[in-house]
Amino acid sequence: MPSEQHTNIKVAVRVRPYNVRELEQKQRSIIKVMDRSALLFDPDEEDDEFFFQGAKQPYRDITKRMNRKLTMEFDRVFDIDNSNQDLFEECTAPLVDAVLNGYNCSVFVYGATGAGKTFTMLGSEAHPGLTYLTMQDLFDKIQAQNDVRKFDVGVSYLEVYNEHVMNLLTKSGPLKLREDNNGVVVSGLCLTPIYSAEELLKMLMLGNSHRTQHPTDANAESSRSHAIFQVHIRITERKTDTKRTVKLSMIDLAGSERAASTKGIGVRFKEGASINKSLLALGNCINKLADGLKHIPYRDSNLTRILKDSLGGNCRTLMVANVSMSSLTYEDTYNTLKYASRAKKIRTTLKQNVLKSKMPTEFYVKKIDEVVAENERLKERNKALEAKATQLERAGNSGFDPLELKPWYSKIDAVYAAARQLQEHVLGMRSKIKNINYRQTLKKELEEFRKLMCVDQRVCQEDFRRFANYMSTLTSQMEKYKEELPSWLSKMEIAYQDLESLKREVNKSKSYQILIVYVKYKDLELQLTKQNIFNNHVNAINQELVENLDLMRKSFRTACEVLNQTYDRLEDGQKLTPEIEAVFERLLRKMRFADSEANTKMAEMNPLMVPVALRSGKEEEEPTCSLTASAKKRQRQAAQSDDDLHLSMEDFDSQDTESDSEELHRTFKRPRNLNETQVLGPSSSSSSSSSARKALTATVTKPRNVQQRLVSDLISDQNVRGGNEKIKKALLKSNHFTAQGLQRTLAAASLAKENVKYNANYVRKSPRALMAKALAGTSTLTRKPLGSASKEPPLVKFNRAASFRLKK
Ligand SMILES: Nc1ncnc2c1ncn2[C@@H]1O[C@H](COP(=O)(O)OP(=O)(O)OP(=O)(O)O)[C@@H](O)[C@H]1O
Repeated sequence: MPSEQHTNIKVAVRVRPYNVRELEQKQRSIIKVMDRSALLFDPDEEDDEFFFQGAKQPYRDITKRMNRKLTMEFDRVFDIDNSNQDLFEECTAPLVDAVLNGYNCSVFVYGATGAGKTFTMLGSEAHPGLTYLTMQDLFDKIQAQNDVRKFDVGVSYLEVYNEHVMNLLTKSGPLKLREDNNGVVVSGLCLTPIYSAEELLKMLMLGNSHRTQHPTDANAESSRSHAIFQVHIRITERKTDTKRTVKLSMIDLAGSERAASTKGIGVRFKEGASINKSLLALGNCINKLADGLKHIPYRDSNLTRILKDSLGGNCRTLMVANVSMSSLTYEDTYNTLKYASRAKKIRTTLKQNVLKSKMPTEFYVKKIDEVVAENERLKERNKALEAKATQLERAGNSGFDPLELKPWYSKIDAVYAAARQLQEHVLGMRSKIKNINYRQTLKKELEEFRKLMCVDQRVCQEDFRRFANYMSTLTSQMEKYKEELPSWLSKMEIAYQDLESLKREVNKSKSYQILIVYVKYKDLELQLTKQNIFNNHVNAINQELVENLDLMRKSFRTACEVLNQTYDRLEDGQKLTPEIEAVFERLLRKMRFADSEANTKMAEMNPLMVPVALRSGKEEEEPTCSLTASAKKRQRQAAQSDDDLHLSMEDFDSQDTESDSEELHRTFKRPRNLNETQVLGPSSSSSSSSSARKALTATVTKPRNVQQRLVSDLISDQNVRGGNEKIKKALLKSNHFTAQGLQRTLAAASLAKENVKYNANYVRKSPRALMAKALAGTSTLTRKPLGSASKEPPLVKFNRAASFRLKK
């Protein structure tokens, strides 16, 4: 279905120069062309100085001059110096293209007699008019398209004179008008085929010679009829054999002058009246069309019937309003411009003429399918281009398209989230296994210490039974975790492989520069999660240690009380020998050392670290000679077992599968030790956390040594020889000593004491005072009375050194 377009009639005004008569009458100019589309009708005289033969004319016709000063706008205004060629190029050349594209076109010239209508439409040999120029262009274009299209051109040249329609080419008529589906048709009109513009020129001359002309006052060769030249073109597409017919009409109207200006009488008056009647009908039609009315009285005259298509039908129409600039035609010019202004408002409906063809329907079905497919393809392409344009617009400053990056971010997030979840689970399980293991070790230590202190066998057995139950519960818990761990490890392995392949994909992507930064950020996030789990683990171990040491401290306090009482009793019973005193002295010296060491460490260490009141002295001070070989072995084994509990990050995440750890390091390209991964935290934390861990490690591994030293310090050969069989038995029962080892230890302790005695700088202090200080956990010489029933006894200042020396 051909699409419809609505368009206004194009109106151009052409101003002709003065003719001789007007010059002789020294008429002034009533038109001033302002620019290409505007003119001023009846301007002020000052604006419109009139010169004749170089002299300004003072003439003033006050009767005709009303100084309307009307500015009027048209599609185009041609001034006196514009030629027919100018009009053709700007006004009718585009119509030729429209005709060849299947649109009907129409050009008509309107104006008073002598205004230049015939000059514009037909012209002369020297100045060919629009008809000739247009037809010449048409034939040129037909020639150019001859390969793809075939054109059959036929023309008719009619005149409407006194309401009679005559064929100017055959001088026959009058012809009748009738209307059918194609519009108004002139009955009996035969088209004359032509093949060139020159042929047409001859034909026009022939037709003009048949045209009714009579001289008038206004024009010596005044055309007294309306001349209608029509070109019918049948266009045949050579490829598809489709045909369509179009029509180009060029109408030279008779003068629209008033009877007064032509001064006609008799036949001429009747002729003039007839012209006026048809032009009046034309005027009516133009008015009603301009007002947008539905009923247009085309039938009022033959002229309007013939122009029906050009005015209100399927036609692209151009109206050229010819006017003289002379004030002699003041009223006619005014009327012409008024009509032209009205005509400008008329809208016509344009429809491409339908193709007619003998081609089979299948051909068109195929064609339509092709066109529809092409249309779809173009739509898709358009969509893609639009999307690309939006994308480029969005990319703007950053150079990366957020829409393209979004799916990447989601993918990276998902893969890292899965890896993090598995990592948390696996490391959490390892932490629990280590915690249980550590708790068991501590409980065993405590149990051994408790056994040493135990006097009532029945209570001892009951305690041991509870201890054994507890230990077996812990063992089964740990076994359960150990069983589950391998399957979780393999899952984590897969998650890390996914991470690796994701990184390869990222490297190949267009936006890898920005994505790599995001992946690195995610790596750090993963490391941070690991560090957090490790921190939690260390805290849990620390908690375990603090609880255990609290128990130890209580036990130690009780042991000290017993020793204190023993010392008192020995002293009271005059059984205090220098050897026994040496043992106490030695014990207290160690406490003193531990006290100062602990204070220093406490100052350095993290507040979370356990108090080191019970920490041993330097290794050299160990009474190694007091231990038997087997005791040393046991101690070594114990130390070995403690080492398993060392809390380094590497052990933390690599204990179970070394290869797994290697793989993780390679995958993440991360430092093997998380202490080195400090990107997100302050750089100093690395060393501090390292030292804190070392301190903690030491703290965790030393309690057994403390106990051993404590036990050995309680011993002296005097104690043993002096009949303190109960202590000796207890020590042997502790499994830390063999009988022979105990003897050696005693000998070594005795020797050490002797050495101390001969130290010139040595200031003796009461062992009880030092012990009291150790128990109170302060550096001043204050003590809580030992053996007191009260838990928090009042502090008493006590100079045990002085008292000791007095006693001695
Ligand atoms: N633009 C122009 N430049 C020069 N001469 C012109 C121009 N227009 C018209 N003329 C001359 O004016 C005279 C009258 O012109 P023309 O015959 O075209 O008028 P007309 O409007 O057709 O009159 P009628 O309606 O009586 O036929 C002619 O001699 C013509 O050569």
